[in-house]
Amino acid sequence: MSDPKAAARAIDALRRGWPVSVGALTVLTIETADPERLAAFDPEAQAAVLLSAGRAATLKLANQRDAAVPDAPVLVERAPWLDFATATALADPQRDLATPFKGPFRALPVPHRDDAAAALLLARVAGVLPAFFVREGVTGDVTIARDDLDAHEDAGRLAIATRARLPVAALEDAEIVAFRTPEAAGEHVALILGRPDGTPPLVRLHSECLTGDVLGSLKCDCGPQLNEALRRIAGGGWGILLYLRQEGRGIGLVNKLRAYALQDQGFDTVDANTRLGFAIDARDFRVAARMLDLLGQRSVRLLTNNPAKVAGLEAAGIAVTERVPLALPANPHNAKYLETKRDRTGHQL
Ligand SMILES: Nc1nc2c(ncn2[C@@H]2O[C@H](COP(=O)(O)OP(=O)(O)OP(=O)(O)O)[C@@H](O)[C@H]2O)c(=O)[nH]1
Ligand SMILES: [Zn+2]
Repeated sequence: MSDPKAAARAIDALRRGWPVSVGALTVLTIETADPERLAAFDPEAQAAVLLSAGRAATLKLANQRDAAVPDAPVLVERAPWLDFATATALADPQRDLATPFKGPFRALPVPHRDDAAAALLLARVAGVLPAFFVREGVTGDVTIARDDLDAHEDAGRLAIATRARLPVAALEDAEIVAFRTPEAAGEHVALILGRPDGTPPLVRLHSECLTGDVLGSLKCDCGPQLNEALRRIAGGGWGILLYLRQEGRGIGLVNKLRAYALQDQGFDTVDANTRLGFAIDARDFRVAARMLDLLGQRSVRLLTNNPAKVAGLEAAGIAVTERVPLALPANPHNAKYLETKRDRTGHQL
């Protein structure tokens, strides 16, 4: 039985820089800690540094990783010179070009690999950099098990919180439906445009993008896609826009902005995520499937260029009867991003 309070407490603790026990490992988040907390956490200065596989590859630790499990987390030995400032440089790729690595770093066998992987997952959910000091045999301020994290992320717990009429610019006859789980902070929203007419609705899964949706960022195509999706759904008679709280393809706003800073250094959207230590796309479209299910729609026409969205819905039991492309003209700031989506993440444009 999972502890419903554990994930919320652990996320809070990570963001505050408090030690958290994840299964048999106790971790101190490098991003939110400081030298004093590190000294209190690890008075003997022996705690190793836990990093993601992507980050380890950037640090040239790739050849020391377990070839059989290339995505497994990596533990870096605590050399005497590996102080808090050096650990911060290990955690944050934005400094890679400015601070040459000291090294050499040595990878250690990762004890409790599943717990290490759960710690990295927890970092993503908390929106912090996935890099930690790690100890065994001590207890953190908060304790979490993998089950608690899975329960926190379980789309099956989503329920309709409320609904109301919401006339919008695209169509006056619209209704908004809000969804939430008891634990997770993000509230997903569905905008139902028009009235069901017995045909599968035209559906758009829109992942939150504060910069594109609200500020008019030219770096991506989110804002124009959002407007065009509403226009197309309204024009077609009826359909649903799901506004999913999956900012930055699931890594959160702060980490997405870090990815943007890496893009300013020349890395593309895929490599930026990897260098930060995240999956290229951390979204889970089961959330969308659950929302459609709760709205009584098990068969949809999907507005997207992204085959992963189609596959994600179908795997979760929603039939996609048609994929409807949603491509918008490029601008000088997002042309490379759109090319990368086509060439590296399989978008069909
Ligand atoms: N991590 C990261 N996220 C980004 C970047 N640019 C945009 N995003 C996020 O990507 C998501 C937008 O993706 P979508 O437009 O929903 O989906 P898509 O995968 O491009 O597929 P389509 O349905 O074809 O548009 C939003 O959550 C944005 O915040 C980036 O460079 N890095
Ligand atoms: Zn965007």
